[in-house]
Amino acid sequence: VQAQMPTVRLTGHDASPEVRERARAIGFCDDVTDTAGAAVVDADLVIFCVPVGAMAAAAAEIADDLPADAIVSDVGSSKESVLTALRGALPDATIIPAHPVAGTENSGPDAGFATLFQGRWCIVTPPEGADPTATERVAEFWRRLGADVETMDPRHHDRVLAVTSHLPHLIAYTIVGTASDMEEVTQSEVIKFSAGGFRDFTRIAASDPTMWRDVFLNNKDAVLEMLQRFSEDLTALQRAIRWGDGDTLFDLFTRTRAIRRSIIEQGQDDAAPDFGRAH
Ligand SMILES: NC(=O)C1=CN([C@@H]2O[C@H](COP(=O)(O)OP(=O)(O)OC[C@H]3O[C@@H](n4cnc5c(N)ncnc54)[C@H](O)[C@@H]3O)[C@@H](O)[C@H]2O)C=CC1
Ligand SMILES: O=C(O)C(=O)Cc1ccc(O)cc1
Repeated sequence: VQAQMPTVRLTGHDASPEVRERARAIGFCDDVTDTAGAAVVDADLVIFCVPVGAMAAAAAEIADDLPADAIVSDVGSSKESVLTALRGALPDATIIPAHPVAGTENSGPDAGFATLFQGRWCIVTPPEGADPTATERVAEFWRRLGADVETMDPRHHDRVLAVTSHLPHLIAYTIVGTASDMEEVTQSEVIKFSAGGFRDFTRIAASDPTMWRDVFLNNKDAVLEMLQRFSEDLTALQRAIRWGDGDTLFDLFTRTRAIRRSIIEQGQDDAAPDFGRAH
């Protein structure tokens, strides 16, 4: 924010004293306050950047200090439950949730960098009947950070992200867990020979446990639906392998290779696989 919007005064608060101390040390914000309430006094825009399961508690903490004309937003990875949580804690506030689809497996104040949102999507999910001016102000905030903004209904957002981001993380957590639980393959063999596909999965599976626990608990219905479809497709592949049906395998792998190539053509690729990218 400081790099792209130098006139904006940025005040931060975090529940953890260690995080506040680190944020102060690296100049993460102009000010870091010791209480949540002090951070929102005189604010035009309040953005909650906590795990989605902590949104309700974080919002309740600022309820008494939130200026009446402030816009409330967030960056949570799921949107329907976050909207409900924010509305419950701040019933009179103007709430415009958003999700910058950009990040890494790292967290904490040191994981941020000025170009993080450049050329990435930010999905703004205004509730039905939301004030269009407030929606536009949130959209403009993200555009100034370099993001491309798309507006989406919160429910649709949760279905799209369930398949493009949440399910891939679940698969990564599973495969890394499966490999580490095997009796006949040692831990050191897994590490030593992880040059194959496994290594890419370990990056995703190193993502923050609290954040991802909350995503799965809060986007339960969409994730379970996508997981059901995924297991059916996996069963079809299992069958193709068992029956030596090479055509099925070859056809799928040809189709998926074309998807990867079209992602690269849209200029949104880097060396590391990134399941969270929207385009
Ligand atoms: N990491 C990523 O790549 C992305 C994360 N998100 C979303 O952004 C949100 C934040 O994620 P990160 O910044 O990666 O996590 P983070 O772990 O770096 O920061 C979350 C912070 O919230 C604090 N916190 C927890 N409960 C709190 C409370 N009640 N009041 C005040 N502070 C509280 C924690 O102490 C922690 O420092 C999550 O909702 C996540 O789903 C969205 C896009 C990308
Ligand atoms: O590290 C990765 O590959 C990601 O997928 C980052 C990410 C995590 C969560 C989001 O809601 C959006 C992006």
